[in-house]
Amino acid sequence: MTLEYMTGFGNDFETEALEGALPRGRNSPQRAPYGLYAEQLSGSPFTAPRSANERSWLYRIRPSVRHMGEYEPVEVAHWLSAPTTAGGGLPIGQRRWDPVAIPEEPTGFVDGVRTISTAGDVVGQTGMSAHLYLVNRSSEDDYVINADGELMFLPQEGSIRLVSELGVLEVEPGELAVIPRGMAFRFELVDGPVRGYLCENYGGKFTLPERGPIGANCMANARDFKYPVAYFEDVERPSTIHIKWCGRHYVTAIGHSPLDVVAWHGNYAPYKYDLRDYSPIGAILFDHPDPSIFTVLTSPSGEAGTANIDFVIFSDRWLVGEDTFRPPWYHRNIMSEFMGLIYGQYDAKEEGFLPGGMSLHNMMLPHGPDTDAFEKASRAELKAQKLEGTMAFMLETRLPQHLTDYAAGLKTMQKDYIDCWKGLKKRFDGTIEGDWS
Ligand SMILES: O=C(O)Cc1cc(O)ccc1O
Ligand SMILES: [Fe+2]
Repeated sequence: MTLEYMTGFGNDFETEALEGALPRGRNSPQRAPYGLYAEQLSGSPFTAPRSANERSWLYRIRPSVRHMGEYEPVEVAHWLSAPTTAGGGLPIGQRRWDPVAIPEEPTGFVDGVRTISTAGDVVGQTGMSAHLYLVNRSSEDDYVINADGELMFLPQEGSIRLVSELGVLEVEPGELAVIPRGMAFRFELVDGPVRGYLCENYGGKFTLPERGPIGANCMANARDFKYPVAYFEDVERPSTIHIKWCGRHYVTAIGHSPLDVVAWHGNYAPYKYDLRDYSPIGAILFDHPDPSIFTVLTSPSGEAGTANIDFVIFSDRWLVGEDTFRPPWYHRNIMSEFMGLIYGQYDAKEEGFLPGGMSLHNMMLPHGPDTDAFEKASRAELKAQKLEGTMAFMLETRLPQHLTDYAAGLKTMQKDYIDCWKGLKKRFDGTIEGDWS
């Protein structure tokens, strides 16, 4: 499918799938064109400051009160919400997993979501959860609305198509897509089974980070974010809408597709971004900066500089530091770090952290390069070196992340993960050079 997109992060867009469907000069004419219903979707309180105010006006075949019947509660085995503190009874610890296989049995989107960790409280609208999605069939007449937060999709294997109320996004490994809180969508496979990471953000909406002294350019540039044009279906078939609301799942049955928005305008909309468009900033003489220099999007918590979530990537870049240990330093962090690898190798862990795998370095638990990475980087000739063909990411939250029973019980959890640091031996021998034998 060749899709058309509009560009610019957070812009105020207007788009119509039929000429003249968008009312001019007003939001609510007495009768909207084509007999459409006008409806506002508010992603922020009406009174939010202008910089944070988000809403869109939708012109649709039926108002969304016609896209629902009674809501029936349903059980969903693996899509959980914060707080999940049982964690399979596992004690605290640094954790890493190999990739989880995509199931053989037919698995659609909702059943394919596997919650790995949760942070904060879904009802209090703080924190996040980190999920995998493992899906082998497209949804046909089944739609999803997540009232609990926006959803950031990070395909790792296979491309997906998100057909939403406001239009269609196709997303491949190396790209991200965000579906706003409360927006209906259908999840489709483009070509075969898919695996990906999914961040559910209960808190402040993802936005571009401040750049401070970096100035107006580099990092994620607003013009590279892509928004869909209006797309609608006039389809009358038995359909279901699955809604997740305050951590509970419900289903409602309707007789038509809810994707019936013929025209829309506003700034509350889904978007996608190619992570390879990110222009990394780094140290060009010495030292390893904090990874916040690689922040693509941030979910603010209300406290300055203290993110509900920072979404950070480690993508292709040059390392040029002189007299510098170039990989990440050993550290402990008040923020909790969930990491995934979309492709390639991560420089702090060249072995053992696989594409499709994940790791969790929780609040104040020490971590850093494994023994091999430390040995190599401590002895490497420091010529300019390009890290190529790599895309790791981190979801860093101010709140501790709790594992689910599912994550704790995964066969792919590496029981010996902490042994990756076992070989880091004592080099202190009282001499200023230390023992590098
Ligand atoms: O722990 C990690 O691998 C992520 C990370 C990378 C880095 O360059 C600096 C700090 C940090 O937490
Ligand atoms: Fe870290």
